[in-house]
Amino acid sequence: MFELLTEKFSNVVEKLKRAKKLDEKTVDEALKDIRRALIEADVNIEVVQKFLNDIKQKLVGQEVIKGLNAGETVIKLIYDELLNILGKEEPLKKAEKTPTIIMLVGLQGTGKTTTAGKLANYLKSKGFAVGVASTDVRRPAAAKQLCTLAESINLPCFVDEEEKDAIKLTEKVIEKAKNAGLSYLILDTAGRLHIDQELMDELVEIKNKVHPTEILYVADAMQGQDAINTAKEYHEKVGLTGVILTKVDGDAKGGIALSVRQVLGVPIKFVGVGEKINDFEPFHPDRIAQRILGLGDIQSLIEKMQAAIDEDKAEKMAKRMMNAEFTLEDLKEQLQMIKNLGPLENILKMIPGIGSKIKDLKVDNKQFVKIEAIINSMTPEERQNPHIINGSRKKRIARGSGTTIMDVNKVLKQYKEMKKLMKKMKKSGKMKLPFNMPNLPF
Ligand SMILES: Nc1nc2c(ncn2[C@@H]2O[C@H](COP(=O)(O)OP(=O)(O)OP(=O)(O)O)[C@@H](O)[C@H]2O)c(=O)[nH]1
Repeated sequence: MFELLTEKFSNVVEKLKRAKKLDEKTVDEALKDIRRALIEADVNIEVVQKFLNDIKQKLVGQEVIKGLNAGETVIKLIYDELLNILGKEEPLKKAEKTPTIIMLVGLQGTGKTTTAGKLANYLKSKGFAVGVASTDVRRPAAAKQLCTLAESINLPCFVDEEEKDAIKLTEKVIEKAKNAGLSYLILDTAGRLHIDQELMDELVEIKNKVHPTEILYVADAMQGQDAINTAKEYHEKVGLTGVILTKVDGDAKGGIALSVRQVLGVPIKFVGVGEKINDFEPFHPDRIAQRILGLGDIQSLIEKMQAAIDEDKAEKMAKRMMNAEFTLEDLKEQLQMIKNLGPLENILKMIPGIGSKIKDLKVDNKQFVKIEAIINSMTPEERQNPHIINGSRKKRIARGSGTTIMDVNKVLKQYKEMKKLMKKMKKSGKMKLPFNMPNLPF
C-alpha cells in the first residue's frame, strides 16, 4: 500500500542526500516533489498543507544537524513530520473491570467481521481470555460468520438468534460474556451500505449500555478518502477511540494512513494485511515512516521471521543482510522460512532500499517456487560463489530444476541486484540510519 509513497519519497531522499547545501532551490524542489507525492497518494489536502507548512517552518533558521549533512538534515525533518502526522503508537486501553469491551463499527463489507476474529485471535496470542459477540439482529448470517471464525480459533462466541432487538441482544450477550471470566470481549456491530440514522442511534444506545473502552472504526483502505469521510460521521455521532485499517495488502495508495490521525484525531491501532486470521498487525508509525522514506522496516521483518524460525537464526540472517554477506544459500533458506509469511514481495519491501525498487524486483508466487527449484539445483559451492556459474553450469541447473537458462539468469540477476543494493547501502552508511531511529535492534 505504501509503494507509491515509498517510490516518490525515496527519490526525494536520494536527491537530498546528494545536496551539498540547504539552499532555497533544493528545499523548494524537495517540497514540491513531496507535495506531488502526497496528493498522488490521496492524502487529505489539509494534511498535505499542514505537512508542508510544518516542514517549511522548521526549516527557517534550521542549522545543519551535527553529524548529518545538509540533505540528511532535511530528511530527518521529513521523518519527524511523517511521525507527527502518523501520530504516536497507542496500544489498546484496558478497562478497570474485566472484560474490556472493544466495540467494532463500520460499513458493510469493510472487513469488520473478519477483523473481529483477527483482533480476538491477536489478543488470544498475547495470552488473554477473549470472546466475541455480535449485536447484528438484521443479518443473522453476519453473526454466524463471526461464530464460525471464533470456533476456528477455539474462542467463545456469544449470540442469541431468537432475540430481534439489538439493545436487548446486547444486554444478553454482555451478561453471558461477563460470566465467562473474559479479559476482552470483541463486540461486532451491525453494518450498513451507507450511513443510516437508525443504525447510528442504535450504536449510541449500545455504547451507553455497555460503556466500551474502545470504539474502533473498521476502515477499508481501498476506499481512500471516502472511508475517512464516513469515519468522520461515525466519530461525530458515536465517538471513536481509534481506527483499524483493513486491506492494507491491496493496492490502496496509502493516503488514508497518513490522513486518519490528523482528520479524525484518533490513532490507527491495527492494520489488516490479508484475508487470513493471522494477517493482522499493530500499527507502528515509526516503521511506516521508515518504510515510506525507503529506509525499510527491518524491525517488522525480524518479527515476521521470528514467528517462523528461532530468534538466533533470524538475527543472524538480518545481520548477514546488513553486512551484505547475503549468499544464494541465504536466499534459499529465507525462501523456505517465509513460505508461510505471504508473498515474497511483502517481505522484500521491508529490506532497506528495496522497498522503492520493488517494481524492478517483481517476484510473483509462482516464481517463488521456481527460484527455490533453481537454487536447489545448484551445488553448495555455486550457492556460496554464484560468480562461478558459467554457461554449462547454467544449462545443468536449468535442466535440474525444469526451467530454462533464461530463468536461471533472471534469478542470478535478481540476486545480484539485491546484493548490490545491500553493498551500496552498507557503503553509504544507510544501513546505519543517518539519525537516531527508535526501535532498531542494531
Ligand atoms: N485482502 C484483504 N481482505 C480482507 C481483509 N479484511 C477483510 N477482508 C475481506 O473483506 C471481505 C469482507 O469482510 P467481512 O468481514 O465479511 O466484512 P464486514 O464488514 O463484516 O461485512 P459484512 O459481514 O458483510 O457486514 C471478506 O472477503 C474478507 O476476507 C484484509 O485485511 N485484507
